[in-house]
Amino acid sequence: MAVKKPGGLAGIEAGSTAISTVGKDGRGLTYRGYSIEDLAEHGSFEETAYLLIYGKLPNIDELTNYRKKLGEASRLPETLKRILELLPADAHPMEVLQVGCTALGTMEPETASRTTADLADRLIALTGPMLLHWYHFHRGTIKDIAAPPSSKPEPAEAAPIVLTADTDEDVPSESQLSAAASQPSSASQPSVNSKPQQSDPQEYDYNNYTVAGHFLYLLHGRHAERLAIRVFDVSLVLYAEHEFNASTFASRVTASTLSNYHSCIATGIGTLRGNLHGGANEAVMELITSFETPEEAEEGTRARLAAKQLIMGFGHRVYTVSDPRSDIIKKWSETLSLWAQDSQLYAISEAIEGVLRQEKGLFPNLDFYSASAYHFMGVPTSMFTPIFVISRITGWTAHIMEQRLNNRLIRPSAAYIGPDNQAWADVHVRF
Ligand SMILES: CC(=O)SCCNC(=O)CCNC(=O)[C@H](O)C(C)(C)COP(=O)(O)OP(=O)(O)OC[C@H]1O[C@@H](n2cnc3c(N)ncnc32)[C@H](O)[C@@H]1OP(=O)(O)O
Ligand SMILES: O=C([O-])CC(=O)C(=O)O
Repeated sequence: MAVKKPGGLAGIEAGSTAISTVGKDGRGLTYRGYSIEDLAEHGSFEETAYLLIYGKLPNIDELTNYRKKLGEASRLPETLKRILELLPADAHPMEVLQVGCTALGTMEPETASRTTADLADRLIALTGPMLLHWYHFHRGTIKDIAAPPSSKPEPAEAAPIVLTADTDEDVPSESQLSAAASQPSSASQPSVNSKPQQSDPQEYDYNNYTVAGHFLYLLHGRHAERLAIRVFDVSLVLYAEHEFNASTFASRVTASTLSNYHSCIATGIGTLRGNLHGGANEAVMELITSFETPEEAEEGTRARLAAKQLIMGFGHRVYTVSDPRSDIIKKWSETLSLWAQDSQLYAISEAIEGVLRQEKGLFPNLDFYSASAYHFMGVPTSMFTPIFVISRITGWTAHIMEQRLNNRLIRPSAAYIGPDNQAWADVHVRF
């Protein structure tokens, strides 16, 4: 087992929270007392978001109304579209989200009549549309996908498993998956960074709105397969909240100065972007696609470790035994790899995991298998960390609210290690 170094506030209790527990017994995770396993298996992202923001699981009426509220909130204001269109095509997607979030704050600021929960719901619903509007605008693909089509759309091309965006059906069985895996591939199969088709979009069915289904619909210009929606939804549940991680802590620091809601979230986005935190899921994708075979991956990983390089998607500040979210997303990544008829990527990922366990006693964190899962759904790599944002807005919001309820400015002390007793020198005589 790797030894933890001092510094970085490691092991310091920097406050208290009633929102989640991380790493009890080295491995567990709960949101408001509910295990991550239950939430990911039985719940949905909307239920998780409601739990975090409103403090309880919604009943059926509350959930229906909540989905309706999010669906209605998911239409981009025209001014925001114009602002996003002005951003460069090669801007970093996380900066696009920071700008979008801050711009929204100027148009719909926090007021007494707009609660923090309202602002959060609006942002959860709009983050995907903001990103995808900017993305499609610059690629010249699917001009304004959220607008109703002018004529009746053609039915979508058949997928290996034809699934609808209905929310009540079960995901495909293992036998369906094996059958699908033996079929020849079709044009609608997931392929990373494939150019979205220039097509007359289907009208989105807002009666069945889910954050996951809406994102994939806006990305691909058609309703996604049920399996993809399910796994995307699970990933949002897993990414939603994680106690005093760096981006949440940064948001709480901003909240503690009595700053406004959108500034707290923009702080979180900026902090999440780095490769040691949320940015790791994109770095993982670069790593696993740099290898052609599992054998090459094993050899290459050993070489990187020998060169003292970090392997992205491994290790964790708090978990010491395992990251429970990784076990969940790993299973889904394996299922998706069958569905996408992947012959190498999942095996390459497992080969890397084997080396890290053997050589360093390190386990994968949530970011490692999330990368291949998103890839199999046809999500471009540059959107992996922005998707993390959509989900983590819920956790950030819960913490901003908690901080505000019992606020004291967060301002620690530092041990001074610089020089003392410096003699003043005039500007003209300084070296
Ligand atoms: C959703 C999330 O944000 S999860 C985190 C995503 N980030 C990553 O996956 C980036 C890769 N991982 C890391 O850099 C680290 O494990 C972190 C940042 C997650 C945690 O950092 P820390 O708690 O400071 O771990 P720390 O640096 O003390 O690690 C202890 C030892 O394990 C090694 N180690 C930790 N993670 C890794 C890794 N991913 N690859 C190789 N070695 C590693 C360290 O180099 C260190 O060894 P050393 O003492 O010989 O220098
Ligand atoms: O807790 C952390 O340090 C990082 C993490 O896993 C998360 O934010 O989900």
